[in-house]
Amino acid sequence: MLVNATWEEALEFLLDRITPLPGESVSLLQALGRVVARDIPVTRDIPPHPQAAVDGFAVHVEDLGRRTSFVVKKYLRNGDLPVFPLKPGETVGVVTGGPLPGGTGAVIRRESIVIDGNRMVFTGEFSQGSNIRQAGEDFRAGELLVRRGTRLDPGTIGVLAALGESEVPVYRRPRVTILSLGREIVPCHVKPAPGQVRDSNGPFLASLVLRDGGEVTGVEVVGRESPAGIKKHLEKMLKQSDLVITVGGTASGACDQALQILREIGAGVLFWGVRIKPGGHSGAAALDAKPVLCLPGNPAACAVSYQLFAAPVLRAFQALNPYPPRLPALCTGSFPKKGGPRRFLRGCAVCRQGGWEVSLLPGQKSSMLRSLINWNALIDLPAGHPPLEPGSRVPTLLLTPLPLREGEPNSERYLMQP
Ligand SMILES: Nc1nc2c(c(=O)[nH]1)N[C@H]1C(S)=C(S)[C@@H](COP(=O)(O)OP(=O)(O)OC[C@H]3O[C@@H](n4cnc5c(N)ncnc54)[C@H](O)[C@@H]3O)O[C@H]1N2
Ligand code: MOO
Repeated sequence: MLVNATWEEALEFLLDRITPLPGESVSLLQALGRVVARDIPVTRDIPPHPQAAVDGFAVHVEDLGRRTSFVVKKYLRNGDLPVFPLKPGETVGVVTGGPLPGGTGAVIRRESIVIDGNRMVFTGEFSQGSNIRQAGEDFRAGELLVRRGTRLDPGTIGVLAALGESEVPVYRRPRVTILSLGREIVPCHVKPAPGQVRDSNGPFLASLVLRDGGEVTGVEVVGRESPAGIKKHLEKMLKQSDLVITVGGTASGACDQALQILREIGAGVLFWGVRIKPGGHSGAAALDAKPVLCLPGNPAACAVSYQLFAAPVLRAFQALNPYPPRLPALCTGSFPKKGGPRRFLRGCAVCRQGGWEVSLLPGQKSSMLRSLINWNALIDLPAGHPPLEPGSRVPTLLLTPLPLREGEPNSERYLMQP
């Protein structure tokens, strides 16, 4: 067991035990944001055959630049197939996206011609291939459409639909249970008696789990149960989950029982205590190869610890790059405290013309909820840091998923955004 490790040491130790979850097949309508479980090739050309790019008239390749008057053989409508190939001197009325008769060299747009009885007259110029969409000009059969480990975006879902893939193989969502251990905690719908506190961490963490691609198996408050009852509950929830997160009871007070419970259920403790603030009272264990993460009860400490440990585990379960993107940002706020352990401040990062800027959110005490609103970045200050002045460049972790292909290098892409 690692004691008082660095964040990196503790996280590595934890991630070494996480492997991607099994794959499953989901319908395209359920696929947004899911992570593809195998490479998917393009299975056919898009478009599958040459098509008209405009409503107009198909003319024979040998007539290009040679003829101005054509016999109209047929008017095709949407969904019609051309039955006969074109002959020189003939034309067929075609529609945008419709297939072209064999022998077509160009399509002349409807607005550029005159109809005279059964003849189409055109006096302008046209060249080979004009107003024709070539087969495979959008996608070619055999090329790689989407690589394993990519989060599905709407565009890729559209292409899969065009290819007739109504289902897509994705990694199963990680199932996560959140258990609050504090004796004073009551579920948020319960009116707290004096001395009791509503469970805000449970719903907050559940929302983060959903945003990170997980499925919430339970949000429960178990602190009033006996130690044997909590133990039983934890064992049951571990069976139904891929990850159990406990909240509270991580420090050294009379009721701080997280570590004791882990030992009682026979879990192997991986680390306990990390040299960071807030979130220093974080721990992790494994039971039957399933991880249990113990987060401190103070809301901001709990939130930071989630981002530093739980979010990477959820990404690793889905075969994504577990590490949050890290980039230098210009800090617009100040923080007077200095020294002490490595500190993670809650911030809001935006990309401006000159690069990334991060503002400090109000309410930086670990007991406060305020800094969790509009929170999308962690400023990473090294141990023993001086007071933070406005205009300093600070290493910053980005927390919200951005539309990039996972597994690509972390920072450069972000810096290049407009
Ligand atoms: N003697 C010491 N006391 C404390 C230390 C220490 O090192 N020595 N560390 C402080 C720090 S830092 C933190 S963080 C907390 C860690 O606390 P625990 O994980 O043991 O959590 P609790 O004591 O159960 O609760 C702390 C705080 O958080 C509130 N809480 C807990 N669960 C929830 C919840 N689900 N929703 C909302 N709020 C919750 C709880 O009411 C307390 O106010 O320890 C410090 N003390
Ligand atoms: O170290 Mo506590 O875990 O800062 O807020």
